[in-house]
Amino acid sequence: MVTCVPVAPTASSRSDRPAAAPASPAVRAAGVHVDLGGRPVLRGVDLVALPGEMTAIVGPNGAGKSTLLAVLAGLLQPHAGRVEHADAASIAFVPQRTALSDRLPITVGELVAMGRWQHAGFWRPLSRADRAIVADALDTVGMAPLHRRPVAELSGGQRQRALIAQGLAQQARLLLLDEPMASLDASARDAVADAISCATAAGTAVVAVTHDLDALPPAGSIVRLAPPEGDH
Ligand SMILES: Nc1ncnc2c1ncn2[C@@H]1O[C@H](COP(=O)(O)OP(=O)(O)OP(=O)(O)O)[C@@H](O)[C@H]1O
Repeated sequence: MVTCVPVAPTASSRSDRPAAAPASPAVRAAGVHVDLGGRPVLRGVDLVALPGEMTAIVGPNGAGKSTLLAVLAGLLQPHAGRVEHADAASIAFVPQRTALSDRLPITVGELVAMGRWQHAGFWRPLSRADRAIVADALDTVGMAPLHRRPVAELSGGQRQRALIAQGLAQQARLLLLDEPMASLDASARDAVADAISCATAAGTAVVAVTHDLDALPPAGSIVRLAPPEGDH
């Protein structure tokens, strides 16, 4: 049984729109260039992520997928090109699980609750509504039974699911996922695929980096990045 997290503050306003009104992109990137370590990584990349759709970013190792996600998150400024957000304050960025420190002295529930900080205020007690959103997010990825477990004691797949739950709990208009299916077993993959479907159904624009398009719900659009120079 899938519990859909009620994501996206845009959901109700979307239904009020005239049917013909085109959805404006949650993020639009045009002609993005990024150099790292003196080498060109992204060369003229375009991407449009619409509310209610999943956009997939694919390409071989080193093609610049995570770099593009960091640009869309506003964590990295492109050297050329434009990135425009509908709401730069409503972006949830879910990195790969390896970004989670082993020394973080918090539980899974606390990690996911951090996803509500922007709404509740740093270190303030969460409201009942915020706690319900956190519980829903934990439930959606099947991590509710582990909510008291220290993050440092999680397996790789459990870490990935906890980070995804934190991203869902933010209820952002734009949800950025870096290889969300990495390290997940079949049932966890199904749960995460359902969570992505729930998010898009609620009007969220999801952008996911992946090596495995088949494991994800159908993408509304696919951005294919070329192999890095010298790897052709
Ligand atoms: N901080 C950095 N300094 C220099 N080069 C970097 C830096 N970060 C990434 N790169 C290089 O940029 C290129 C793109 O890296 P990126 O992590 O975006 O690729 P990716 O497509 O996500 O790869 P993978 O599929 O292996 O995760 C790689 O060649 C990488 O070595």
